Amino acid sequence: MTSESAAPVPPNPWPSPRAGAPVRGRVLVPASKSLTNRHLLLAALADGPSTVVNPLDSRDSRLMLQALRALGARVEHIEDWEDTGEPAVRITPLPVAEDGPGELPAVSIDCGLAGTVMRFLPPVAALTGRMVDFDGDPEARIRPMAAVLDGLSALGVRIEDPAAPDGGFPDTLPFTVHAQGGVRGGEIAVDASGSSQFVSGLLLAAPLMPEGLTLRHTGAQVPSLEHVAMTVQVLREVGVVVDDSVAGRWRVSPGRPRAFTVRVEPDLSNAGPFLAAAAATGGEVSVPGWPVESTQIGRRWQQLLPQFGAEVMTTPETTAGSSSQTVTLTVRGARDEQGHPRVLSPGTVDGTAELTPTVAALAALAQDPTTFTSVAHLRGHETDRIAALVTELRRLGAEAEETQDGLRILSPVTQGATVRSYADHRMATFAAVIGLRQSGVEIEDIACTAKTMPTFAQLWSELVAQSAETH
Ligand SMILES: O=C(O)C1=C[C@@H](OP(=O)(O)O)[C@@H](O)[C@H](O)C1
Ligand SMILES: C=C(OP(=O)(O)O)C(=O)O
Repeated sequence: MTSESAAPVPPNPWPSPRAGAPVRGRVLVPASKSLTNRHLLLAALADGPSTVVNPLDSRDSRLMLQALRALGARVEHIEDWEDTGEPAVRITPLPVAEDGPGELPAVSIDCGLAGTVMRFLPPVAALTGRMVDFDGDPEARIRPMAAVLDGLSALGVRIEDPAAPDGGFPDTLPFTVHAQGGVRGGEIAVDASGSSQFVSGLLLAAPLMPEGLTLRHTGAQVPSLEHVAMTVQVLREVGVVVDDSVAGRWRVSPGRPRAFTVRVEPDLSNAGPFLAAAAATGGEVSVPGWPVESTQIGRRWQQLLPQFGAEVMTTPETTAGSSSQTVTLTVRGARDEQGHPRVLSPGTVDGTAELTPTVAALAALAQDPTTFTSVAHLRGHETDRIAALVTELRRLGAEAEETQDGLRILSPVTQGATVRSYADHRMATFAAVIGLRQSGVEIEDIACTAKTMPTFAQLWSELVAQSAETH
């Protein structure tokens, strides 16, 4: 394990700030994890050096960069890109077997707990022709991997379980990937009902397969289809031809991605807890730089938050001489006649994917029950989020139960507690939203938010403190 994967664990739980007044403020949300790691990966496969402006700097993106470097990409950090004041990363592509670099030395990749590293990089590793060992955090060793590994195996890639070198086929980390001459591509069928990342990972590497790739999904519904749409869009943006005209089937034509420069959007999923803070406390929170169009699942906050009683407004952002692609999004929480914050329940929310922990925090502040459906795959996230949410909600005095495809929150939180994070950033931020209203909430291992947002605790404390001062 490398130093970059060793997330520091604080000795004491973090006292989550309680909002003594409606939370008000403006939050500059760091860049999207999902977009950053896709752009970095595509830059490493492009036909020349590429620049990713305003990339996320977090544990998951560092692990991605470290892995691409290990596979032979050159990574340069630029502090102030073209006098914009924004940082950037310039990537010179890695060598792939098709280019004939010969047999390169074996390398190891630390996936940490990052789904985008463990699911997206095995196909890239196969393209390089190297022997590549993959491993990650203890929590990562139970995240499902079979669909990606089966798919690669069907394409002729050798996959080995290092613990069973004589024929054991792994379905979780650790594993070794080796495709001596690279991957020619072709047609495969995989069951991606456990994670959209199984599809995304195979599609992202597909343009470098001489025959391209046709991927057919065989199981029940692919979860968080927005993330597959994001993959298709970033591929098309760099000139890759993708046919997604048939539901559950994707065809990527061969053709190296063009070198590119891209600026990364803010992380709309990570904007969630801050926007939820307004909804939870009857306050008002704005996020500037909100993309008018986005493939991010977090764009759904605009529809989700009104279901919990909040108002969502957008204000155009003007740029000199042209119409802007971004707006400022403002969420205003509801209050009752006495001026107390009021969170409503929509009754049922469906397919909330990675937004679920934040939505659950709001649901746990509402008087009426909320049922979460079509989120069974959350059991394969950073932790089993269904079990974790129910356990922690009960610890906070709420009534909650697991269901076959999600969970049900039957009554609101009533007491403070030290909430366990399970190394899961979204469990930590779930507890922070509840802590705004419920006194005595402490969060174990707030440092796990560094997975996608190292500045979370600081931005959160500042927002709450500033609200108390101004009101
Ligand atoms: O491709 C991506 O960037 C992601 C896909 C989703 O995975 P699942 O389909 O496993 O939920 C999402 O939850 C994860 O946070 C990021
Ligand atoms: C599921 C998530 O992460 P990962 O990319 O590790 O799958 C998440 O961020 O909610």
